Amino acid sequence: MKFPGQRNQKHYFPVEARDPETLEPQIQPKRTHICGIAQTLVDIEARVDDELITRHNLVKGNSVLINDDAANALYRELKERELIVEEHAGGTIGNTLHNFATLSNERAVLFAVMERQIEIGSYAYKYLSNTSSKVDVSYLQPVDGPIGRCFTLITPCGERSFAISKGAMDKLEPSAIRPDLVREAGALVFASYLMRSADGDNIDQAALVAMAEAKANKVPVVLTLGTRFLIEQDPQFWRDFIAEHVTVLAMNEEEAEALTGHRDPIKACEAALEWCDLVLCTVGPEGLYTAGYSDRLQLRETEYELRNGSVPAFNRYEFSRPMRREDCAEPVKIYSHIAPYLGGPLAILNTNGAGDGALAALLHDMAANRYHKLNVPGSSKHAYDALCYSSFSQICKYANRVSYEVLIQHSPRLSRALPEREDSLEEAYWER
Ligand SMILES: Nc1ncnc2c1ncn2[C@@H]1O[C@H](COP(=O)(O)OP(=O)(O)OP(=O)(O)O)[C@@H](O)[C@H]1O
Ligand SMILES: Nc1nc2c(ncn2[C@@H]2O[C@H](CO)[C@@H](O)[C@H]2O)c(=O)[nH]1
Repeated sequence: MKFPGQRNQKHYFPVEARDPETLEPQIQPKRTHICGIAQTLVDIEARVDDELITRHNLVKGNSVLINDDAANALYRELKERELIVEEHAGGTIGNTLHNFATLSNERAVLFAVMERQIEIGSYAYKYLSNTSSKVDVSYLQPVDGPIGRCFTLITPCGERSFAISKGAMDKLEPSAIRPDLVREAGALVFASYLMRSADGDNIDQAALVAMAEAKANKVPVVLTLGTRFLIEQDPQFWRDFIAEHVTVLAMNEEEAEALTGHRDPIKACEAALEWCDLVLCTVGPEGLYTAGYSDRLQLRETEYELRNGSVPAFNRYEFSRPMRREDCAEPVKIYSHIAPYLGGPLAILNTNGAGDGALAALLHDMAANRYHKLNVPGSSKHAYDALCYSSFSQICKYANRVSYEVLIQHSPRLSRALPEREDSLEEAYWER
């Protein structure tokens, strides 16, 4: 529950003297939302040894599609040996939309399938009851088969490997996409996993329809690269795909290397910026990077120490706000990095979904920009077209902080927003 809190002392008189930057409290603010295209998956999390991974023909660190027989054999063994730790709603985009909604308290429209008849206690039931009420499930497409299961197998080294029993998760049809909602969205988000759907499954076609609608209406298209193995199979396909459709790209350092050939994250971000406008690259225990463009006229110098990497003084302009390259008269590439929040948690329960958490924070910042623009169009903030509300540096801090929160819990889905006291994240840093 939110408490009434303190009230503003200061009022403006005459009314023309009022601050144009403040939101009108009397007027119902215009809302904004984001849309996502998801494969409906429940995560079945189990602690296993390497031998089990090999014996079931899985690949460590990868997300592998398995058939029904293999899924039944795996499930039976996990059950019999009592290796299952938790079962919770999952799926990269399902997690991201849930976390976005939890952080922002704004609407996230989920385009996905759902079982037509749901039994209490079933996986479909678990999925819906683990999903934030701010995730709009009104447009789910009913299907006759079960939703997908994602066996999330954690080996002693902390690595997680996925085995996907897809069920009907890829049966989304293009007709389930609501163009009116995509057109008005602050972002459209989807994962590279969609593109491995089999013949006869149309979720990839549904995504293409939604992307075309987004592009035609200048809605940012956000792609997260699911696993490096998928990208490695055909990096050129993904480079072309990103160049054609994608505004914002989220990936970890392994996916970045598979896509660009660069192991160094700054080099990989630099290469990816030839195909898209903004990059979020997470690097596990080394923190994360944001990289993108700003117009030379809008550059803001950092107040932090300059840092050298493969690009000298790479963070010089990290206080600038990300822009689309096409919106810059003179685009300048900008990079920012942050080490894990407080050095990372003392005990990591599970790294599963830490990257999804970081992306949710970035989406929150993008949606906040749209919300502010809709409600305070005259603000100096919107004298130029930016993709985000905050600077590269601030987005790094926020994304990192959200990842930390995911690391200290089992589920990849946040159970609450960040603490109110951290409205200024800076304070939390210094207070420790
Ligand atoms: N071992 C760790 N110690 C400290 N922080 C970590 C660690 N692992 C991850 N993080 C934090 O979580 C963020 C995201 O992690 P990571 O790069 O592992 O994401 P990912 O591989 O995309 O994960 P997933 O695919 O499961 O969502 C990092 O940028 C960092 O802030
Ligand atoms: N959509 C989707 N999510 C996956 C796949 N494999 C693993 N994940 C999800 O990745 C999440 C962690 O990033 C987990 O919650 C898994 O459910 C896949 O093939 N498709």
